[in-house]
Amino acid sequence: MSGQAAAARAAEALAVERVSVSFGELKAVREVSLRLPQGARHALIGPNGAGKSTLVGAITGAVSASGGRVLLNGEDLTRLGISARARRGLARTFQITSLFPEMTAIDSVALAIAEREGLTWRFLAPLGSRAAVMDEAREILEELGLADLLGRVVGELAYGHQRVMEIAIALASRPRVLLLDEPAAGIPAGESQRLFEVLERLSRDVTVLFIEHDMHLVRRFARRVTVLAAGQVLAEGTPAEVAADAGVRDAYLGTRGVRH
Ligand SMILES: Nc1ncnc2c1ncn2[C@@H]1O[C@H](COP(=O)(O)OP(=O)(O)OP(=O)(O)O)[C@@H](O)[C@H]1O
Repeated sequence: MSGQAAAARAAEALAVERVSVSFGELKAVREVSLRLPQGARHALIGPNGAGKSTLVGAITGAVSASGGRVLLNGEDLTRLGISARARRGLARTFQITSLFPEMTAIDSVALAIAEREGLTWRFLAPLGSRAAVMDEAREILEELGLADLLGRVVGELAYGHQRVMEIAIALASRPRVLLLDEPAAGIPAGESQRLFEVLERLSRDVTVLFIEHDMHLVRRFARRVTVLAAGQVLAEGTPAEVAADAGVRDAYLGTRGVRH
């Protein structure tokens, strides 16, 4: 590779190169490629069963790919497991909430920071690191608009706030790339808009790839979109380009449709 090509590749936060995933006979993902420059807000859309969650799993290492490569800032992660990829800067949230319901909002984020730093929660106070960890947890929650809820128990928060908490916990690992699987699923329309505004405000040091079905949110918050259908890339472009694409419209016919 030339020096120039290597530099261009390193500038890309995330590159997925011809990744495939099979479950037995089923080819769930077929030679999919994606390129996300630093700071991208990139949406992954497609009908049910298109392979979106499987592709995100292949990026994080939760699902093993049968072919292709995943690169983070030019570094090939393909042979690494989930934790090693997470340590390199990949974080994801799930469709189904994965919070500890009895913990307060601030303790939940502080615990994630402590994990990142390799600190054992029990020993934080004697080591004198607790104040720094709590300050950082407070900053993350404030940035996400949860300043009023720091001391509230997570299980009692509104569902929309719980979804934002998942993002707070993912951010506590200081990810370079944040992967969000339907972050607004189950949230009333007004609140989902707010959640995406929170994502919009995040530092451009964080590159975001999100799965989303609602085209209104995609149009508003994604700069580029990749459309998957039957495991393959059907289209890639700006939200307006993919919404106007005849193949994309066909793929959605008879399913839940491209919502506007
Ligand atoms: N662990 C698994 N074992 C076998 N088949 C699977 C597994 N996970 C997913 N699949 C299949 O792979 C295909 C792609 O599924 P995937 O969940 O990635 O689609 P999706 O685009 O995320 O769909 P949705 O929008 O409904 O979440 C589907 O046919 C699904 O049934």
